[in-house]
Amino acid sequence: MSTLVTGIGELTTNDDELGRMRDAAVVLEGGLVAWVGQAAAAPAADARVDVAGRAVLPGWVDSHTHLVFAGDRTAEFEARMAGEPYAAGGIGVTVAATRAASDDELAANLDRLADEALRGGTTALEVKTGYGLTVADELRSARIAAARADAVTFLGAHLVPEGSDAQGYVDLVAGEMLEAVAPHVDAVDVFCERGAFDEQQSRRVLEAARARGLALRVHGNQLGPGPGTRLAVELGALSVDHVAFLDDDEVAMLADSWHGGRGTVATVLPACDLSTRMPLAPARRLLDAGAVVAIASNCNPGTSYTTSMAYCVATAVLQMGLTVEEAVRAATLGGAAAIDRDAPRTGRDGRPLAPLGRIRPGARADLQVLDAPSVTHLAYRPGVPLVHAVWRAGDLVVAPDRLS
Ligand SMILES: N=CN[C@@H](CCC(=O)O)C(=O)O
Ligand SMILES: [Zn+2]
Repeated sequence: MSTLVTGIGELTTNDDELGRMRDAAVVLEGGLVAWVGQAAAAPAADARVDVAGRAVLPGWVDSHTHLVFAGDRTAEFEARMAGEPYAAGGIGVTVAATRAASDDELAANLDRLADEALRGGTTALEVKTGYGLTVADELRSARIAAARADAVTFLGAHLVPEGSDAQGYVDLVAGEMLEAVAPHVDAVDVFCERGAFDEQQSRRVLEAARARGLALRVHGNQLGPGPGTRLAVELGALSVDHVAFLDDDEVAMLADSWHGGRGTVATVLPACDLSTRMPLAPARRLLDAGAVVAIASNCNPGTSYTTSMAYCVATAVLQMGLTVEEAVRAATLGGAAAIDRDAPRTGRDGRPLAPLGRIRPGARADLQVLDAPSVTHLAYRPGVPLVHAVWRAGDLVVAPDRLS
């Protein structure tokens, strides 16, 4: 069954040759993009959908979320808005609520948020563990995440849980806990920050993960200057996320990491920067230096309780100095690079995975249609829900009645 999506006023492909197109059409077949070109030259298909001049772009690839949790932290947010600083210790509140929840409750909460994200145009999600912090709770978090996420990350090194000593806990994370979760995850992350894990502890966990063949990520330079970015680049991590406090050497290091092959993506989290009243990450400086940047929601109940990638994109344009084109690319293809899905891959189960973040033949058919003539409206009309329709892997998953 093939579907021709036609009448596209503006098509953002993220493909170097196709670029941004006017009066375009796309054919979807077998869950993939089968054809892209001018509407006038479109081939016949089994079904036809006319989007009446609207803008079409790849679905958002949200490469940083913490969706396996229970409870919320409204009181902490209110205190922060009244002037209290954010501190890593707040994670413990969510750990207690998560441990007390059933598997069904955790899965239902994740589904609720993933559905909300999908309605907002997010067609691919990375989900981290990190609110369990025992072998059993991290394992069930990884299993629950794997049922829904496109990429699963083990974040046992999120906080030293109450009652544990730091060195003993790092031994557990790098040993028995990693062993238990490894079959269910794609990557391992550490929160390398004052109040969480220091450089030597972070290195220990990341090296153990690398020895098991898992990809690496780092939460780094979120609350102040620190070793996270340097460590991520040195160990060849897929991404270093937050990066609010970077000096010029660290910016250059991230850019240089892409010379001669795959480097480390700098993932900026604008909603988190605003919610924690931290400086906005220097996305403009990173792009100017030649770094690869991703924009992600960091959806979690502590520092960034939003699934809205459109909000993150608008903030990146309005407050971080990115063009709309740069921000859209960072929230689609940048996210795909951050989860190593910007090219064809093999999944944990050995099956082939189509690339994400582009609209070109062979890519997964993940498209969002905006109720707007161009992507510029994402920043020009911030806060307005502009998603009109969404296809994920070729399935029309968000469809207004008027779409025929
Ligand atoms: N920084 C560490 N982890 C999360 C926050 C988790 C929390 O406060 O619950 C983050 O990415 O912001
Ligand atoms: Zn995070």
